[in-house]
Amino acid sequence: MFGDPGGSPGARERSEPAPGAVLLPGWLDLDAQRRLVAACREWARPPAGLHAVRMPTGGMMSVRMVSLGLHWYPYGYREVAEDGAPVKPFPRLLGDLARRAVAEAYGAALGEVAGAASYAPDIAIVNHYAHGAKMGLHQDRDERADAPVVSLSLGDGCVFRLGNTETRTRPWTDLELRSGDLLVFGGPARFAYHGVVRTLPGTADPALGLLGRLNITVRESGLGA
Ligand SMILES: O=C(O)CCC(=O)C(=O)O
Ligand SMILES: [Fe+2]
Repeated sequence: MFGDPGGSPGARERSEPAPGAVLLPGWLDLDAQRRLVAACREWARPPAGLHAVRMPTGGMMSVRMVSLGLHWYPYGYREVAEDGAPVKPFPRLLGDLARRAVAEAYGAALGEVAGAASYAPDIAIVNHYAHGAKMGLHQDRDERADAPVVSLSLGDGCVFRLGNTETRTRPWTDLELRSGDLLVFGGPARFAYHGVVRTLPGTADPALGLLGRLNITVRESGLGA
């Protein structure tokens, strides 16, 4: 843990912003964050590296991304990346980390959350948000499984909007996600609309050596990859 001293009035504690969604602030210590940033730099390299994404409507997403395990495109998964190269494998270490994340997030309730006890993640999407990048409200529904999504944030903070499962409109809850935070959304929150309203430039610990924000989501594809 770093940042707010534990127990102070402003300390950030575990919260459940919606049923099935669990936020564990500062879940990754600075060393673990550094290791993940270094890994993201490797994953970002070509071939099958960090790339811009064109939406079917013709516009470009403002984030750049790299997929592991299977390549995400709007709206599906395939084995070949944007440049025609095979997608990079899903690293076992990320799977172990995500299984631990789900176990710690749900604790004794693990057995009550769809796909949590048998969590078998096989894909990850790494998003890089440069200054000004954001992500509109969407559901993660290109997977064929209802197992939880594990989200890890690195670098600059952001305002993350967690909505409802029915519509793109209110009610929603705006959360601040900071470097090292873990957000797990499963069970009744698995198909909630969510997005990144804005990043908070300059809020990252300079010791991380990262410009902008990285987000890693680990998922179970259900596609038998
Ligand atoms: O950057 C984030 O915190 C969310 C990313 C996201 O929703 C996604 O990759 O589907
Ligand atoms: Fe998403």
